[in-house]
Amino acid sequence: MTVKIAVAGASGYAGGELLRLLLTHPEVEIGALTAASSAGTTLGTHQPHLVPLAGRVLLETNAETLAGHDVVFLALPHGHSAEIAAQLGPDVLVVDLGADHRLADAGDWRRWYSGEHAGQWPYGMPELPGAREKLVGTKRIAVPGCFPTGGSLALAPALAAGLIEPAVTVVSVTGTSGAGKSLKPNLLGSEVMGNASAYGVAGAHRHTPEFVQNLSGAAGKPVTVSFTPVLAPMPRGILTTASAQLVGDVDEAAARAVYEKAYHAEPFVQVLPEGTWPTTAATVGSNNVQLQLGIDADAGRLVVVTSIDNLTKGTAGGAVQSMNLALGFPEATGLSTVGVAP
Ligand SMILES: NC(=O)C1=CN([C@@H]2O[C@H](COP(=O)(O)OP(=O)(O)OC[C@H]3O[C@@H](n4cnc5c(N)ncnc54)[C@H](OP(=O)(O)O)[C@@H]3O)[C@@H](O)[C@H]2O)C=CC1
Ligand SMILES: CC(=O)N[C@@H](CCC(=O)OP(=O)(O)O)C(=O)O
Repeated sequence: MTVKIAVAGASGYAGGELLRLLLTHPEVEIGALTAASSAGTTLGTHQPHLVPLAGRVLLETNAETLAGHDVVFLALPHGHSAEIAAQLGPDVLVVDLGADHRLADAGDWRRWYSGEHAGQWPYGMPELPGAREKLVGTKRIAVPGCFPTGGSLALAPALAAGLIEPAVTVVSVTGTSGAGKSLKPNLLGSEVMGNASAYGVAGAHRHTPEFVQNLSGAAGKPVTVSFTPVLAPMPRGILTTASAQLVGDVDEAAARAVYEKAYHAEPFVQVLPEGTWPTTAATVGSNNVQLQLGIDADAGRLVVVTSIDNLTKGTAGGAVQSMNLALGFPEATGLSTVGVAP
């Protein structure tokens, strides 16, 4: 069965990565490509690496241009998905790469974003406990934020197994493409090159409630999360270091057994061999999450490091993986575990 798909936000980073993956997906026919200020220009102007689609003209983003497709991906800025999704009809699979439908709590939405809460959709992180079942057959998918992808998968197994206290610290070093294409003062070349800078510090980043939702769900009780992102001079990748106080005596073998049990059947999560630590370079271009853990015995803490490509597993790859589940395709269709190195 071939499905016809449309991508709204095709001129952006997330839309471009989505199209890179969909071009090799055997069950997909690529239909309408839409944008905002870029409408009327060709895709090749914005995404010169997507050669087979270079001559396609970008349409305006509205219900008419997105009509007549089996699947519509919305890679739009926050707050723009709900109105369009409501006009697409219940039989269309709508995959939202923005934040609009990630959070369950309307108060959290109002606090961290703004405007009306559009309601929660099944969450596109199949590796979280209970998430995969909700994606099978669904017509609406909320794709996770990039930081909550690497950070939640780092700690969910330990919380679910009761290995650590429900108070965790997460620090993520990120590449610049996470911020999208639009120009921002902290993303000017001379600010980014040769520099690393923390932002959204001390509980100020809007991914905090998404972390709390995911990890509290895994733990079965409230979890507090202190999250700090750090911008680094690289285009892609997120390296996350997550840690928490151990509950009682836990040795490394016991902790490793918990993670291996949680992830041994997951196609895109690799618990690395002992002594090998994740790097961003090793996951660029793949849909992988590479993970390593250690016990800091003196501090009594579990430390977990993960690496993802923010644009692949952190956005577009996660979206395709969830689409596959929703439509009944093998979960890994169109996705690669092979990265690009060096
Ligand atoms: N970059 C990343 O690593 C991640 C991104 N995401 C999410 O994906 C979504 C897209 O992000 P990203 O690709 O990085 O952003 P970009 O800024 O790179 O692209 C934004 C896209 O949306 C279009 N657009 C802008 N405003 C409107 C509007 N009012 N109506 C319709 N289309 C509009 C733009 O079109 P035009 O070119 O014409 O302006 C462009 O195609 C966001 O919600 C983001 O949070 C999620 C996880 C990770
Ligand atoms: C470097 C950088 O700015 N990163 C972005 C990550 C956003 C993202 O990827 O996720 P959303 O879909 O939730 O926006 C940020 O910190 O806001």
